[in-house]
Amino acid sequence: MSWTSEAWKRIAPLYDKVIHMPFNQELQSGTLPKETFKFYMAQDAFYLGEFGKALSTISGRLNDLDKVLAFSEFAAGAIVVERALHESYFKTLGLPDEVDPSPSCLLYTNYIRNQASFANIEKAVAAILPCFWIYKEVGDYIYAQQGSSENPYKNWIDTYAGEEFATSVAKALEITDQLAEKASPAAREEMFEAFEMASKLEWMFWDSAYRLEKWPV
Ligand SMILES: Cc1ncc(CO)c(N)n1
Repeated sequence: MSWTSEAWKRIAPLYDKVIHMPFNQELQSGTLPKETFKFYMAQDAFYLGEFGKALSTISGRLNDLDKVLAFSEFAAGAIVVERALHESYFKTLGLPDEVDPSPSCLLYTNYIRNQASFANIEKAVAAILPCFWIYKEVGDYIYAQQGSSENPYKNWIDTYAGEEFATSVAKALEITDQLAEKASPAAREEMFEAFEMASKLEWMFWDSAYRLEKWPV
């Protein structure tokens, strides 16, 4: 079995929880409060900037030039989406230019930047994979389930259920499997651990947005 197939099996129960989170259920029905989406958007803009830096770091650590290029393009893609959010949602929702990351957002972004910089390269790649893969699955799921009425979060849904994002995800999966094939059994196990950790952090990111998470002090 490919590394990615095994990895998905390991997070299948968690993915099921993600799909049923109130945030995603209400995003799908269009009933998610504007205030909650606004909080999420601001945190996600911070997230995307950090995610872009992590992808750039990984790009520079890879050997194979096709993979270097792919990760550079992923990095550029994350920053382009961040800029687009600023130009559209930030203005219409009235968000400040600088965002203070919430505890869960900072935990997640620090985790991926740390893995990108210091973990073995195959583990670093496994750590950023849930960012691609879970979003694609959630995007496709919501897209397939949505009703015919106009959903205010249509843009978001279309981004992650779209063709362009699907191409990036397929590429990221292919690269991960290529690296896993060359890795030792112990290194593959570490990859699973990073993949599972980042998947949990994805759950926490949505949960923290739904709760409008604040710093306790
Ligand atoms: C938290 C989070 N994870 C993944 C994505 C998609 O890359 C995103 N926009 N935000």
